[in-house]
Amino acid sequence: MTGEVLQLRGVGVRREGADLLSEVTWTVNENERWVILGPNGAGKTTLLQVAATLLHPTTGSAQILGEEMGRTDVFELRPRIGIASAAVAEKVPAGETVLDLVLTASYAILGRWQEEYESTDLARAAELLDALGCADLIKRRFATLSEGERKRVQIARALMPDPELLLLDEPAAGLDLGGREDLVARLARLADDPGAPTMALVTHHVEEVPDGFTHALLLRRGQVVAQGKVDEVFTPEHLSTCFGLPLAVERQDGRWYARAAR
Ligand SMILES: Nc1ncnc2c1ncn2[C@@H]1O[C@H](COP(=O)(O)OP(=O)(O)OP(=O)(O)O)[C@@H](O)[C@H]1O
Repeated sequence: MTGEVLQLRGVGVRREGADLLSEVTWTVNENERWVILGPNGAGKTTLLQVAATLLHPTTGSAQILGEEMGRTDVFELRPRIGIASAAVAEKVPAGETVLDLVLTASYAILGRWQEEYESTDLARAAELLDALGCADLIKRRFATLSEGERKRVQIARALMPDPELLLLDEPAAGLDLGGREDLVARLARLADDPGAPTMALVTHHVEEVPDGFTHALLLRRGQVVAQGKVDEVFTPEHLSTCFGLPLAVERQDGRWYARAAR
């Protein structure tokens, strides 16, 4: 399939006199799995927020799931997009249970109110939590979970509406080594699933890129350094420019590793 899920043309985001993104042109086609990589402050989260329709570009145009931003009702579009990010997690109401946090994704809302859910919704939420190794957390309050548990529950929530586009903002941040490896393996299995949505994942580390991710976009200071197929983008030249220091890069058993060049 070659349908365009996301098409940004010359996108810029300006806040308080600063260019968070400049001239970003990026096309994501159906079934592609993208990783967005860059140093702190590069604009990765800003780019993901634009893709999630949570932030409107200051300049340029954004077409998301075939709809032109500024000419469409984003509230209709949002349930078609799954997002897991710290910005969303911060807004979870204190008493919200894991089950309700996952269920409410069907309406792209945070905080269960008086919405009706069918038994099929409950079954799907339980199934997703189980698939992410969180079955035993279903009745817990989200606020009481560990960082690793939160990350996995957020991915279950992001998958709940059976989204056409799945956006994951630093899913492995704050996880210990075992937690990171477990998550990277789960994401590799998801990437390998032909029924899984088109994906974009933000990270600082090439080591966190799951096997099966097909494309990469490197950002530095709000600008695209390189984009395209992972093998062509993850070169020492591109990664060194992106992170601002000479880097050596290698690939082993489907995983990438980078370190300062000696
Ligand atoms: N409202 C704002 N006004 C001014 N600058 C902002 C605003 N919001 C974000 N920024 C700046 O924009 C830059 C990009 O932020 P963003 O969160 O997108 O980067 P990031 O690549 O996700 O960073 P990190 O890896 O540290 O999470 C940062 O330098 C940040 O300080």
